[in-house]
Amino acid sequence: MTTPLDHIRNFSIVAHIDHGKSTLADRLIQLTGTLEERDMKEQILDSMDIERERGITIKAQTVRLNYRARNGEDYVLNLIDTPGHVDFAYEVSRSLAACEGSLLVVDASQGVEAQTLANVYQAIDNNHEIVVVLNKVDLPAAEPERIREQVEEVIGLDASNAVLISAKTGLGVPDVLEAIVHQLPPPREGDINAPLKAMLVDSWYDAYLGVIVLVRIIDGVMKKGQTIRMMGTGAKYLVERTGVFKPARVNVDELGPGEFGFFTGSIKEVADTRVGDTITEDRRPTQKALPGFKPAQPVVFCGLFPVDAADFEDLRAAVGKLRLNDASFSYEMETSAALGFGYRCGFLGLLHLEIIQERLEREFNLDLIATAPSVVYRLNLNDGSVKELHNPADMPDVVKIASIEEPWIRATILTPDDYLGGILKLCQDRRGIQADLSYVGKRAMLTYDLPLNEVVFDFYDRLKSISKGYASFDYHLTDYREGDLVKMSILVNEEPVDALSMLVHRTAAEKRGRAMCEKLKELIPHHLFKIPIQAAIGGKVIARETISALRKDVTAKCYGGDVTRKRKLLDKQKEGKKRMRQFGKVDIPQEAFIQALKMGD
Ligand SMILES: Nc1nc2c(ncn2[C@@H]2O[C@H](COP(=O)(O)OP(=O)(O)OP(=O)(O)O)[C@@H](O)[C@H]2O)c(=O)[nH]1
Repeated sequence: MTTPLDHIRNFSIVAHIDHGKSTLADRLIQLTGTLEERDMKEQILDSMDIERERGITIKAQTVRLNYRARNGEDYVLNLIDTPGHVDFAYEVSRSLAACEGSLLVVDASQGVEAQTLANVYQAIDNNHEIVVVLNKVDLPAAEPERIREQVEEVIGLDASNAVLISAKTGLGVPDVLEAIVHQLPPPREGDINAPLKAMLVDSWYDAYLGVIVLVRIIDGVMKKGQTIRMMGTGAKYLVERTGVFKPARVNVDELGPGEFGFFTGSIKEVADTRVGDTITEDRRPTQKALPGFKPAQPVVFCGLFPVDAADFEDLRAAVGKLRLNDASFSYEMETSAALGFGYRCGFLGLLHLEIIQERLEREFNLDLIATAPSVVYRLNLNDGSVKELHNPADMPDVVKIASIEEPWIRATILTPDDYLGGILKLCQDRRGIQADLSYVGKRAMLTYDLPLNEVVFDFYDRLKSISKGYASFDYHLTDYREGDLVKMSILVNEEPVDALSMLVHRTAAEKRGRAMCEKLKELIPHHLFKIPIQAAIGGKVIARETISALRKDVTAKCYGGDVTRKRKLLDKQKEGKKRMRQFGKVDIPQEAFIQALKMGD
């Protein structure tokens, strides 16, 4: 039995980070009895370990809540969770596109903040109805009336029906459920008798079921035994199972118009499923496909190599498995003089890179080295040809190069006025060109053109720290522009480490080189001999540091007899060594490769 359209509500929760989105989601799940009390653990939706530890949501999730409203009617509420970081802005927009309404959660002690704006504008762009929820009213510092006015003034939303709650204590949360039913619209269209038309919202790989595809049904029904067709790719599959998330997977006989759910079939790879694609029934196809989304483009590339060359096969299997789950991650094989066989991988941003690296290490038990992240450069060669450079190590001889172009972005930054000076300086230091400065209430809205190369490393982290987390940041790629770029090599103990080479702007080379050498000095442990660390352009050394010789004798404090203790310590030291990679005679810890690039200005 499918649910009638007017008894379905599909919504997401949008909020500034830490305003209580996950806590509210947990309460809604609990209140609707979707989970037994004993199965509740905090922040159910942040299911991956890394998400839990980092407290961020990466992959969009969905939960079906069954709710009997005060009017006695039974409703199906689908909560579509959205990720919160700028690297995943793309996932936010596609999750929002699949539902009709949003809960805007604002911390009643903090008020509207930058990401509140960025996220709510995305919801408004998707024609969402919005319920304003003022959270944390239990806090002594909460000022719900003032914040209600602020929401009206700054965002321009009617907040007269705002729901005042404490997601922590549960106060007011039942009113949120009523507001969802009465203030958010049901799905706008949906004809159960029409040919199947469904939107592919997301897909991931499950060890037991293979690829699981999350769909939003527009028209018709989807059920076991149907042959469906992906209209974008033309691929056909037999539906083997349909179901919903509560949040655990539960099979259902069929999915009807307006509903969210999943299906599984004989789909081998996530790459076979294109997010935004229209799914229809092969036997009776719909005439018109949905508008669809443009695929997410990797913007940052880096090499991933096993610390132990013998683990390459394991890495090959692991990247293949991860890709099953994350189509925005791309890879191809690479060989490096220093690091042997590995993969050149493409990511949506630096956080995405770190997450993939961490998952490979944790879930697949691999020790990896990540090389310097790089954007895609365009080289105009003297022979008239154009070469795309994903890896600074592949840079041809400079005499062959006529010019180098790099990708530029247009960035929009919203910040309270207090931090404007610091942010202008940051943008200026990163070779930014100011395009506009205007005001949204008391907030400055800055538009800057910046080279992507200057943004991928740590721009977002810096922006957050300068603005104490208040600034929001969004960007899109605009064009390629010529730049005075040079390849900087890093030499450790007189030997170039190709994995640390990078392209930098000539004017920034010396500063970067110095910072890299200083950072590497901190990160590389002392050895029995002196180790020079140098940064060079062409043959010219532009910065140098030296690590003095020393041996840390860990057994020195075990006087005499206790052999077991001594062995334990030596084993521990060996364990520490495992995560190092030998370059010539020098051990370089794997964090050095990524940490060296994150430098304060
Ligand atoms: N006092 C109080 N604290 C709350 C309330 N709701 C959430 N919190 C706390 O605020 C912090 C952030 O809550 P989360 O639910 O993790 O916030 P979030 O918006 O999901 O954060 P991200 O997932 O990181 O974007 C946690 O420490 C919560 O315990 C509330 O109503 N009152």
